Amino acid sequence: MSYQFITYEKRDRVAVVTLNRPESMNALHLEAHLELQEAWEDFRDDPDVWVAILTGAGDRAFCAGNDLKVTAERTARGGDVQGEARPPFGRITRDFDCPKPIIAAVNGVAAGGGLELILACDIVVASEHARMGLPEPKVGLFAGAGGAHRLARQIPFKVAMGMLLTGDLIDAPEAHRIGLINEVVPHEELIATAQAWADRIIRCSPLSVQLTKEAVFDAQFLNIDDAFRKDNGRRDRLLASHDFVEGPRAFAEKRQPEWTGR
Ligand SMILES: CCCCCCCCCCCCC/C=C/C(=O)SCCNC(=O)CCNC(=O)[C@H](O)C(C)(C)COP(=O)(O)OP(=O)(O)OC[C@H]1O[C@@H](n2cnc3c(N)ncnc32)[C@H](O)[C@@H]1OP(=O)(O)O
Repeated sequence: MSYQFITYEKRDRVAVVTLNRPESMNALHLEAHLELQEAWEDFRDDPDVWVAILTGAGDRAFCAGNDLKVTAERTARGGDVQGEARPPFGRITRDFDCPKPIIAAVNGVAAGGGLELILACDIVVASEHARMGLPEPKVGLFAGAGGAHRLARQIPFKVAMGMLLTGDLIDAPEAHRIGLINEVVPHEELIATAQAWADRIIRCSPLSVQLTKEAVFDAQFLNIDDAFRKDNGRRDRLLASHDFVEGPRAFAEKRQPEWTGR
């Protein structure tokens, strides 16, 4: 599949998705978002790819969120912005809830939908000059693509409310201090660091990794009985898998496991 507003490369079990509108701070208009959704469905459904890295083209921006200039143009022309907005808002929140791990490599400013993409990722590495925030209130919107319901689950409540109600951005060291990101690195080391995280994850059983992510999400969003009930099903699936036989056998034979993900 060829894309115009993103790039999508797969190498050695890792998919690298790059938002590719650097001239617009990698802002997302509807077309870019739909390409991103298409790449995400391919990543989710490809059994040969186990981890994704999401980043932005250029050195200035990871993603500046919704493309406000396109929205203004379309609104001025009487375009159906409401209709256009509905699916992407939901998409950003839901599409990234796929069982495979996603690493965000934050190469610059992440604002609005840009930070909402990061909040939907599992591990975040940021360049030392990255900044991030949810400036929606400053442009007459609210963080409806995951920001309002994810941020306060990932950082202290009062710190989250301070960001959500002011729309202020924070820098990478502050984001790391409050636990919003895993690592801050020199800009030139960003992709290599994200790749190192991916390499560590693909040394594990992909089935175990995916079921772990599902279990964590269920524990966050389901009541405890339903979460435990689903864990029992996951445990049965693992115990019946090839990987459950291969893992202990490789350990006993002092060799690297050969995972199949089944
Ligand atoms: C909501 C309606 C949806 C409509 C249709 C469907 C869309 C599908 C996408 C799915 C979206 C999911 C929901 C997400 C919603 C949001 O993200 S709302 C919030 C939108 N983003 C913002 O409010 C951020 C606005 N930008 C800024 O605050 C700052 O620019 C910055 C990002 C903090 C960077 O500041 P700075 O480094 O000082 O650079 P600037 O000089 O401000 O900007 C450089 C140039 O880039 C342009 N630009 C920046 N942000 C955007 C943007 N979001 N859209 C378009 N263009 C942007 C800016 O205008 C500058 O351009 P030039 O003046 O031509 O140099």
